[in-house]
Amino acid sequence: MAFSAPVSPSPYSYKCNSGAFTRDASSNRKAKVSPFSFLSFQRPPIYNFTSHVPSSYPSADVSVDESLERGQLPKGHTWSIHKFGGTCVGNSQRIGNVAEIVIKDDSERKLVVVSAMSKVTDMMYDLVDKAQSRDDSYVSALETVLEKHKSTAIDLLDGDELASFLSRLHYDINNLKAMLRAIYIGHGELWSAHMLSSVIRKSGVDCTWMDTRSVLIVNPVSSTQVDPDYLESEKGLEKWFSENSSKTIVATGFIASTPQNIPTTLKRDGSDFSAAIMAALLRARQITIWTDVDGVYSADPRKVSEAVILKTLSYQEAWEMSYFGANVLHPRTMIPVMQYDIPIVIRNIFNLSAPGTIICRHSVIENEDGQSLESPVKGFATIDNLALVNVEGTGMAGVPGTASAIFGVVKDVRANVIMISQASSEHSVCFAVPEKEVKAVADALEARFQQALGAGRLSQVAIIPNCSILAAVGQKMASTAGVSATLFSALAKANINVRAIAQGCSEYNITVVVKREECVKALRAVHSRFYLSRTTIAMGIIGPGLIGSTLLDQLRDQAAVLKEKFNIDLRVMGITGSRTMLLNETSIDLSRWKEVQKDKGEKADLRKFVQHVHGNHFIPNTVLVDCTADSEVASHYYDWLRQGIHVITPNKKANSGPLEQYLKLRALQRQSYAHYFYETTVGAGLPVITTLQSVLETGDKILRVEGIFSGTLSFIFNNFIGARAFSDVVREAKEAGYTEPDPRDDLSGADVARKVIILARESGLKLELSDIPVENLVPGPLRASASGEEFLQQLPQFDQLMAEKQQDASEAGEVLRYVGVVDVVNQSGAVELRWYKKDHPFAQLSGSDNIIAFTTERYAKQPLIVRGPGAGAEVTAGGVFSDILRLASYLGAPS
Ligand SMILES: NC(=O)C1=CN([C@@H]2O[C@H](COP(=O)(O)OP(=O)(O)OC[C@H]3O[C@@H](n4cnc5c(N)ncnc54)[C@H](O)[C@@H]3O)[C@@H](O)[C@H]2O)C=CC1
Ligand SMILES: N[C@@H](CC=O)C(=O)O
Ligand code: NA
Repeated sequence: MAFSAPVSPSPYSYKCNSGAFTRDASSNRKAKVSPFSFLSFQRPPIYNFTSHVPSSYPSADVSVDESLERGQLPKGHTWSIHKFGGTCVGNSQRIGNVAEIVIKDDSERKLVVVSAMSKVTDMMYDLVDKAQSRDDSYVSALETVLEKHKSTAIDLLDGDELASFLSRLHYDINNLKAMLRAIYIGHGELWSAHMLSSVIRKSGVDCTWMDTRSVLIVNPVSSTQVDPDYLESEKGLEKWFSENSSKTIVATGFIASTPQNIPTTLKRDGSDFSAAIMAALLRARQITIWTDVDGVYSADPRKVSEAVILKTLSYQEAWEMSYFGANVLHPRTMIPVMQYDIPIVIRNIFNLSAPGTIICRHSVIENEDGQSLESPVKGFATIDNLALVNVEGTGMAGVPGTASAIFGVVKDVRANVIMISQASSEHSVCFAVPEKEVKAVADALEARFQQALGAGRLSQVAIIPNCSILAAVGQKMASTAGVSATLFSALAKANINVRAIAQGCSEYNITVVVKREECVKALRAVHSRFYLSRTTIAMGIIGPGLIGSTLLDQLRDQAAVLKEKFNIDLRVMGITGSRTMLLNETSIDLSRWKEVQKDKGEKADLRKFVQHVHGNHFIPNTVLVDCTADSEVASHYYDWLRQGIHVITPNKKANSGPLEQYLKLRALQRQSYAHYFYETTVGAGLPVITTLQSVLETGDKILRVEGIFSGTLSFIFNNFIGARAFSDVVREAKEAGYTEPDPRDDLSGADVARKVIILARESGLKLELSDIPVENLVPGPLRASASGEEFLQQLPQFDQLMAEKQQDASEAGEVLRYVGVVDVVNQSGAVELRWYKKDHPFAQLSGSDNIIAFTTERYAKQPLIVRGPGAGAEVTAGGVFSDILRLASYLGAPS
């Protein structure tokens, strides 16, 4: 399988430190398909930059050849360093990919740090464990290690390269058998470095592998840490370069030697550290850490599904994030490269189209106008399983040494203080420690301050268990006003109680302590506050019938454009019919909601549905879109608006229902900041309601509204001509999607009467539906038919009756039209079948056209006319969609 993974051109420019820092345009070149790779890819983007290099390191200005001539290290910007972890070299295909990446990096000099193939280090540890515990299965386990490398090599190599590698492998394995206790150090790295260099060499590139035990010198400082000896390592490198001239080098990660020449490892994060030390020693221009994620996330994506990949991080931000457990480089790894301002790029070897995260000294992403495109808060991280200790008492104020005494005790019990907070009143000192250490801390504090507690100078040493820390990290927080206000208001909105707060004056982070069980909720709340657009709207669609499902299709097709162009982020969190509903925590995939509903749909429950759509505290706005024709659903609008939920609907039931309820609903709408839009209840997508409202709002007075308000009846009378049977035309209207769910609602005039009432009330009349006289076109005997379908089946019996009415009008040179009238002057309304001359505008319609004439004080001589298709799935759903966008623009979306 081959696919190409283009590196998408970035609309941003990167700035690193004082110099311009832009993506090399050549990185967008198309790559050739490799014979041994399942991927075709481009070489990794190389970031050109001008960085601040301390003047005491002149080597960056010395040309490589010059320095070689002088027998020095070939340092400088010609070097590009790569590091590939165990998963990157996990099998022959992947080693092939890695080789391709190295080959395609057109830097003059390249140094590649590799880890052992994935699982090999664990296998080696396991061998040692087995051997130590006298379990002789280590012999077969060693065979597995041998086989893994052998088969990989056979896949990748041939001829002399293969023979040479296998001979080395067998030699090593034989040695290992004899000295199993010592072997775990680094053989995996030696083998993968050897193999990869051979693979690269196979393509004609001069490549040598480096056993870093002969180069990197480190001093052990603890069982988990070593300090590189840069001077000695530089000498080691110089010696190595005096013996090797290759410009492409594959170096073993993780392993090094002590000054006494004893092989050792770089402990945790070893290979990253190897790459960083090499980058510093060589003053490389960039280091790429290849891994299996797209970069550094703004929050743990397992907890926050909205988490995004950060484009840039400063070294300090990366430090802070990693302190709080984010999957970034270990701070120790960054120290060597920070010294020389070498950018670190974190990239996904399995997704070459992702540009990754760049970590450098001071990074900002700006648009063309120089405005920052990033949130002042870059990321959020949490630490669980903590307890707060609060030492409190009036006797602490102004007594020097109290804090020192407290933390002296904490140190004595070797507890790890994660954060400290002390109010300036000095009445209390509060700090967080790991839950498992808190008992020892509390006991020791009580013992130490027994006297002060007894004398009442200290009132208590209190423990608050089950806490978590939530930290917001970002360099720009310091210079941006209102960041903490925003953070705390997001927490307040999500009803999270903050137990303690700490903010270092560097302001790289703001730390809050919350209850452990609320931590994920808190994390999501703050993340969405900083990362979601203000016009992110959680939507619940009720009634996915003809209009509802057409709306869902339109949303599916348009959502990306809206997000991209207008920053409007519409998320359908739930869809409910009358029997089943589908809910999703983030948003439903609208390209397959029907299948998913079949599989994962649950029993419909409107209360639960609304709670789900509105109940997540992370999306700032909620709208319920009622696409049913159900009065029961409409009866909930009042409650929804009261909860701050916006309501949009084509359902006429609320606005044409009992007057009292209608007035209550509209009064609430005016008082609240929740919006209620219903443009499609009259004339579908035609701007009927908004036209009437703007006429009134601008001070005009409505005198009369008259028109053809039924798409169905318009269609029927436009097409009920010649010898056509009335019942056939009615069925056609139903099939075209013009009718109500039960077509008798159209033929009875009920639908038109509802529209007349809606417009009458909108014009200020206080009328009930029963005040409107209606001419019912449903033949008497069919009014009691059990269903709309049964009615349609029986309708042909009455074709003759309708044909006669039609003929009467036709003989008089006129046509039949079903019209509605709102007479504002006389405070009345009517719905009736009328005859019109063939040249009357009402006789000129076609299809499902509606025509609505507004006579007002300003439009007194000639009415204002709105005309066009007034029913049908696309136009109606489009009208509902347009109400949704109106809502977004009321909420602040750009226009
Ligand atoms: N068809 C058109 O041209 C226009 C329709 N409308 C209005 O749009 C609304 C929908 O019409 P259609 O899509 O044509 O009808 P439809 O019958 O195709 O769809 C209605 C859907 O609502 C569901 N439903 C009914 N009661 C429900 C409940 N309590 N909870 C959840 N779901 C429920 C039904 O199962 C059905 O899927 C109606 O109010 C209609 O008056 C408005 C303007 C034009
Ligand atoms: N059934 C209605 C649909 C629009 O409200 C009509 O025919 O006009
Ligand atoms: Na309309």
